[in-house]
Amino acid sequence: MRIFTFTLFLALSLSGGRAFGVSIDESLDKIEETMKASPEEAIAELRRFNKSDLSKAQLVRFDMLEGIYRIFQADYIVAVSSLESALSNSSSTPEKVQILGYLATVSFIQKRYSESMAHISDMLSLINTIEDKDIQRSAYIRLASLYFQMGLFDQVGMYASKALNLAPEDAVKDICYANLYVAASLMRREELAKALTAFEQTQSYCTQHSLPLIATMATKGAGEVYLLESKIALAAARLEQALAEYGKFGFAIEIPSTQSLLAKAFLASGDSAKAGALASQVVANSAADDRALQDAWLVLAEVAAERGDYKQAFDARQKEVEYATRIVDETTAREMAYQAAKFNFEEQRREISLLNSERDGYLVQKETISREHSGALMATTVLLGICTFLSLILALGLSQRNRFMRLAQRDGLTGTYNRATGQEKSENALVSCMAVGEPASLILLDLDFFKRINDDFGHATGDWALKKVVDVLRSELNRNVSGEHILSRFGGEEFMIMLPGISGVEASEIAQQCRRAIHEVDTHYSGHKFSLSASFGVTELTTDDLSLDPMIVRADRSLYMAKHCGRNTVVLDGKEFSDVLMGEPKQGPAPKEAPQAPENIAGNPLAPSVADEVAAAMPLLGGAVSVAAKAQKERAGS
Ligand SMILES: Nc1nc2c(ncn2[C@@H]2O[C@H](COP(=O)(O)OP(=O)(O)OP(=O)(O)O)[C@@H](O)[C@H]2O)c(=O)[nH]1
Repeated sequence: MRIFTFTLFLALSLSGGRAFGVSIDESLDKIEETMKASPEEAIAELRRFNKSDLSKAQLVRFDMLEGIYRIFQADYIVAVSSLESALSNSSSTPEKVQILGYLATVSFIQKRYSESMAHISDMLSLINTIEDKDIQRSAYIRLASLYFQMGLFDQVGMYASKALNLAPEDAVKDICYANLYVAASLMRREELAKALTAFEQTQSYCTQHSLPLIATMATKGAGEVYLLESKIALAAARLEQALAEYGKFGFAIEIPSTQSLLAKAFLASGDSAKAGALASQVVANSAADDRALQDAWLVLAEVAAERGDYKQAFDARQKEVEYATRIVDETTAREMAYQAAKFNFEEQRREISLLNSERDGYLVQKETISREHSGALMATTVLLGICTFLSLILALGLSQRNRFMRLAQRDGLTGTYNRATGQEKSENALVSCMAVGEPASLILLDLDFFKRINDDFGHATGDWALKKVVDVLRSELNRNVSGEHILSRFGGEEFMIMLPGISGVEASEIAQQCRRAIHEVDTHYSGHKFSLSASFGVTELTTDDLSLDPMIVRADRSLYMAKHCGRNTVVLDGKEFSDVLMGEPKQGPAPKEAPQAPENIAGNPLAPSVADEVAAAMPLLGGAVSVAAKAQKERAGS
């Protein structure tokens, strides 16, 4: 039980050959197999290779096999150099774990426990990075084996259990090894009842699965437990059985330790002869380890004392103390190495946790900054959103306001300015003209006999006519007026046009164009055929005018005159425009379908009653005409 771990370790390490399907790799696989049974044969095969023919990976395997062979040869210096070369060239984690295991074993054999622990620590850190569960399991078993050598039994149990947890049902060999280590660790921790059960179960399981050597180790373990429990007969039976099995296998390495235990059992049972004989075999065996030798010398001292050979008893006792001291020293050294490694490990862990906490702190800080950034970003986004929203609302409000303003300023039916707006805008324009001494004219026009259109064809037709008239007016104004013009609906079927910068005559010409265009409207698009015409009263700005009102009064009077001149007429400041200035014959009579204007109204000259009215207004109108004429003359001259 004391040495078997080393043997087991090598057996384990050499198990699981790799098949690469390439001839050199296949040969290396074969050499690995041969190394288990015949190291000399294996190394002879290995040396046939020319190292320069090998790939880097094959060189690693070559060095590993060389290292293993050197371990068998106890040539540890060469073994270490070959293994270290393999380790530095290997790029495979499982392979590195395997190499570190060999190095740990060599260091252990050389009693360089700190070095051994350092290799074990490296192994440990690599094992966790292996993803393949099978390889990880094998690595745990190797680790359990190494810890067993180091006498660190808690770790043995822990890693063996880890291996068992990873073992599928068919991993029989690994299960056997792992169970054996679990049982051995229980025994070393003096949990004897559990240890015995574990050894018995391992023995039975391994026998059942045709692994007799491991089953024999379990038998030996059970014998040792019985010995510790002072169940001498049972102990002797198991140990004798194990010894016989080892002999059968030629498993020499385990024989001295089994013999020493059996010798103790015989001694306890009173069979000093057998005990002495076995103990003598042990002390003569160079392969015996310290513990086997200590036990053997103890037995020999007891046997010698029983015989009364006190000199030999004393010498044997001295030997026993020597090995016991050596074991204690080694145990202490291993324990110290372990504690040092553990301290280093703890230090590393502390450093790692420090680094981790620093990293966590950094991450928290980073997260805080990123949160701040995203917070700022969110705030900016929200702010921008609010601004956009407010802008939209504002734009919407402005457009609504403009729309409402437009609606408030406009006539709903025709879209022209309404009376108030028309007057206001005209007033403003007039003030500007007065300020710079420019002329300005005002036209009032009223559709003729509009009531009859409504009455005869309905209000919809009347509306159509109103809209059509506005279209015509707009088109004529755009065509004939280059500057500003202000068209507004003055009343029901009455419209006002302010023409800044335009003289009365020019305005009357424009009015004539409008009058003609209105009269030419093809009304059948309304669904009815009727005649459309309008009467126009035009006035020009005079130097006496201080506002729009007197112009409206004058234009209205001219309009009134136009109506009484037979309608479809333009009157400029009390004079029918076509007659007075252009000599143009008056256009068209009253609408065809509309009732004809009464004779006295539609006819020309003016009917007496109307003439009276006009005459009454003449003092006012005459002034206006003279101003307009004067202005016209001035402009013509300039
Ligand atoms: N369809 C329609 N008719 C309107 C609107 N506003 C006013 N009117 C009508 O216009 C007509 C005006 O009639 P009057 O003032 O008698 O004048 P008229 O019939 O045009 O006769 P003269 O002006 O003397 O040529 C009335 O019948 C009003 O009802 C409107 O928006 N739509």
